[in-house]
Amino acid sequence: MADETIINEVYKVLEDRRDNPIDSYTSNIMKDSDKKAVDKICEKVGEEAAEVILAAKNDENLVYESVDLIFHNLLLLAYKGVNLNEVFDEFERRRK
Ligand SMILES: N=c1c2ncn([C@@H]3O[C@H](COP(=O)(O)OP(=O)(O)OP(=O)(O)O)[C@@H](O)[C@H]3O)c2ncn1[C@@H]1O[C@H](COP(=O)(O)O)[C@@H](O)[C@H]1O
Repeated sequence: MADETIINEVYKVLEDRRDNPIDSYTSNIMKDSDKKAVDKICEKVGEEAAEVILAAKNDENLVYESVDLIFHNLLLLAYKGVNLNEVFDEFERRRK
């Protein structure tokens, strides 16, 4: 069974796709093309958020759709150069 270390692993791949682009979904979305990368990624975050809402309301595929949303949010953070530890630190800071 996977644990939370998969998030770190995937994030490292996203940083690598950003820094050493190949012909892949994540590298391509992180490149400006006819549309700016930030617009493409933000659009996906919005779409995936809407899909999570529908999944919750319809009791269907909530985990699957949530992973799509989390993944695209991670992609946005990687694209913007955020160190993933900042996210973990922020969770830690809020811990009561
Ligand atoms: N976790 C993911 C991941 N989750 C979703 N996706 C892709 O995100 C894209 C958009 O998702 P959508 O839900 O919109 O899918 P869609 O096919 O457009 O439409 P629907 O059928 O869902 O309606 C799809 O092409 C998915 O394959 C992902 N693509 C990559 N990863 C990870 O990112 C790494 C790098 O990916 P590559 O750049 O492809 O090598 C991989 O090794 C994986 O670990």
